[in-house]
Amino acid sequence: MPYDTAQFKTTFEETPLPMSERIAFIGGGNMAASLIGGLLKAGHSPAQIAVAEPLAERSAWLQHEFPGVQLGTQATAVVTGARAVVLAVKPQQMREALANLALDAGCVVVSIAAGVTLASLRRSLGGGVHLVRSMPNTPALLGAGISGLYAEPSVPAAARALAERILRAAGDCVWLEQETQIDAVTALSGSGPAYFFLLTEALREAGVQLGLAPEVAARLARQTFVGSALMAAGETDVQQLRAQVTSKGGTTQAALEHLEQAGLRKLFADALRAAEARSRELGALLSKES
Ligand SMILES: NC(=O)C1=CN([C@@H]2O[C@H](COP(=O)(O)OP(=O)(O)OC[C@H]3O[C@@H](n4cnc5c(N)ncnc54)[C@H](O)[C@@H]3O)[C@@H](O)[C@H]2O)C=CC1
Ligand SMILES: O=C(O)[C@@H]1CCC=N1
Repeated sequence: MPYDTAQFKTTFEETPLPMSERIAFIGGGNMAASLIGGLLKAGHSPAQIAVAEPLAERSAWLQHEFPGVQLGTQATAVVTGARAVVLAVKPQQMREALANLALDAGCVVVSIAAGVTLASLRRSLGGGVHLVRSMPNTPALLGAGISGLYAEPSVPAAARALAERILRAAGDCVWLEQETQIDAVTALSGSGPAYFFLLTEALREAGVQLGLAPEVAARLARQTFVGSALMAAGETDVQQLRAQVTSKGGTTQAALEHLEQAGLRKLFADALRAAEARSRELGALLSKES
């Protein structure tokens, strides 16, 4: 690859993990693997990480990717002695994943599940544990993610710090003042990578319609996305970056005027509203079932 993916990383203060914390993941899917990969890169000992993953094929993959990490098929088998438990199952799988789960008092529970509220987690897990809700995103895989976090005011600073260290291994972190803001974070940055990928697909297709060969259009669209992302990761505000491309009376202005007139901003506002509403629905679904 002609560019270094490390350049994608947002700059953030490094907070090295203490090596002694035992962390259990419930669910070993895509997001869990991103976080585990980040923790191991940050120097966390694999022996101090455990994962509950019921799918045999996925479990074998995890074993291959992360040698030394403890694997089990059920949550109850991996949480013993865990200082932190990361809930990384789909919202619809959460109820079953938490059934009969007894956690050590003072354990920090970090849920990354879309929509699942702290109230419903409290109902399943009872008192005695510290609950943190978080929403990361898939660039976590490259250490270039961003997560929103929310903890109830009663959660002590040490518990917040541990939750943040886990998420920081995958990128930047933002603390939120209200739990409902997690639904907005889900709509913006949680689902956000898909919007940029869709945009890249659309550019690729439009390029083909203008007569470019599909592989040429794909290369142009992808590298334009990558190059623009690298520029956006710098100091200059994106609005200014946009202005720098847009010559007065030029081609970019012609395209942007079309996008603005077609209501692109409203389209995104409506799309994010739909994602936020779906996040709340997923939470309500679980609350009703529990
Ligand atoms: N994919 C994304 O872009 C993002 C997803 N999330 C959230 O992260 C969570 C996980 O998402 P993904 O990793 O994409 O899903 P995934 O489907 O890749 O991973 C979920 C894993 O949990 C396992 N599982 C199912 N039932 C289980 C149980 N009872 N005990 C233990 N493990 C169980 C599944 O076999 C699967 O491997 C979801 O709640 C999602 O809302 C958060 C941010 C971004
Ligand atoms: O689509 C979803 O529900 C999950 C949450 C954010 C990204 N993916």
